[in-house]
Amino acid sequence: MNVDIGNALATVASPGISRERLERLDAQVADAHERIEAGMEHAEHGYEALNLPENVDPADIRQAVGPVTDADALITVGIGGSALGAATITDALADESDTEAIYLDNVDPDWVTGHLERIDLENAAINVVSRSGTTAETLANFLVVREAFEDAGVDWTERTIVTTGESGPLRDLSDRHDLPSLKVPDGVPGRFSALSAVGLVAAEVCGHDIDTLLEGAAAERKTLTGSLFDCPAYAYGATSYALDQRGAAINAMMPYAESLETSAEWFAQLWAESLGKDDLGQTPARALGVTDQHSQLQLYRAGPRDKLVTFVVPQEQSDRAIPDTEVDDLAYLGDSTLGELLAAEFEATEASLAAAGRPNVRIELERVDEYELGGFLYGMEAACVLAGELYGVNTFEQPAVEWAKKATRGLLGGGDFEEADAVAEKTELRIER
Ligand SMILES: O=P(O)(O)OC[C@H]1O[C@H](O)[C@H](O)[C@@H](O)[C@@H]1O
Repeated sequence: MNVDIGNALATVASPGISRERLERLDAQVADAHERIEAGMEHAEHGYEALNLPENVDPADIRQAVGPVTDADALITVGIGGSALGAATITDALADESDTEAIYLDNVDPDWVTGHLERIDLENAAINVVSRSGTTAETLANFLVVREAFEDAGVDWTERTIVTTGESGPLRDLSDRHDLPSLKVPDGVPGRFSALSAVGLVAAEVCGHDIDTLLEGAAAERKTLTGSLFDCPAYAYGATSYALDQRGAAINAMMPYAESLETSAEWFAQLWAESLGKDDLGQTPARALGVTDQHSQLQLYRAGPRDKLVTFVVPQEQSDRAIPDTEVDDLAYLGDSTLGELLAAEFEATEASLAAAGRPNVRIELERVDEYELGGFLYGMEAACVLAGELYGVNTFEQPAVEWAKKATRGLLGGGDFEEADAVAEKTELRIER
C-alpha cells in the first residue's frame, strides 16, 4: 500500500502537522521501530503478529480444510478478531468465489435462525473460531449451529473445522470429536490474527489464494524501517497519532469500494481495542465512499475539527459504461463510466475536505486482490502497533472488554464474578410514556 499524508500537513489542514513536527516525530518513530523489531525478534506477545507472514504454513490450512472445500456455504462462527479479519478478506473477494461466506458474530436469535433456515445445510460447512475457546457468543452459536446440522440429518463432525488456542473448552470439544483443527499462533491477539488460520481458513474454503495473501503481507513487512518517510504503515500510524494529539480524536475510515466496507469494521476493532486505554486513543468511525458522501460528509467538512478522514482507494477497479440518455442535462453522464464517476467523486471529496482545512489521508491499493489485501491488513496492523508505541499504551490487551465478558458470564450463572453486581447497581431515571 502507498500512503499520501499531504492533506494532513499544517499548510493544508487544522489540525495539521508541520514539517518540523514531522521531523521530530520521525525520531520517535525510529525509537519505536527499535522496540517493535526487538519484540518481533523475541516473539513477544503481540509483536509476534508482525511475524505471521513468515510463520504461517499455508499447507497446514489446506490440509485442515480439505474435507469441506466443496461447501456451497461456509458458516464462520466467531466474534471480533475471530471473525472480522476473515470477513474482510472474503467480503473483499466475494465476487470471485462460488462459496457464500456467512459470519455468525452476533447472537440475535432471529438473525441466527434466519441464516440457518435459508442455507442448504447439507452443502454447508462450519468454521468455528475462538482464540480463548471460551467466548460465550461463539460457543452458544456453535451449539445452535451444530444442533441445526443434526436436525437436518447432517453429520456436523464431518463438516466442521476448529481454530482455537492450545487448550480450553473448544479445544477439548474438538479433541473429543476428532475434528480437523488449527491453532491460533501463540503471541498473536485476536485482532492481529487475520493473517493466521483465523483469517485464512475461510479464505481458503472460498477458493482464494492464501499464498499470495501472505506474500503481500511479507512484502509490506519488508517496508518496516526506522523512518516514517520510507514506510507507508508507519507514516499512517504516526500521522494518525500526531493528529489525535492535536485534536483529531475521531478517525473516519472511508474506503472507496463496496467490497472494502467490512475492512472498516475490522479497522475499527483494531484501532479501538488496541489504542483505547489509559484515557487515550482515537475513536474509529465507519464510512463508505461514495454512499456516505451523501450522509456524513457535511459533518466531516463543516462540523467540529476533531476528525481525520482516512480514504482507502483501489487504483484499478472493474468498470461499467453509463448508457446515453435522451435528457440533455444528463448527457455528461453518458460520456463516462461508473468507475470514472467513482474516481471523480473521490477526488472531489478529498479536495473538498482539504479546501475546508480538514485533515485527511489517502491509502492507495493497486487493486482489490489477495496480494494487496495481505499488504493492507499487515500495513494497518503495523501502523497500529507503531501508534501504540507512540501513545505508550499496552496495544495488545483489552481489559475493558474482559470486564463486560465477566459480567455477562456472572449474569448467566457461569461463575461468581463481582463485575455482574454492577448490573444490579444501575442508576435509573426512567421517563415512561
Ligand atoms: O477469539 P475469542 O477468544 O473468542 O475472542 C473474540 C473476541 O473476544 C473479545 O471480545 C476480545 O476483546 C476480542 O479481542 C476478541 O477478538
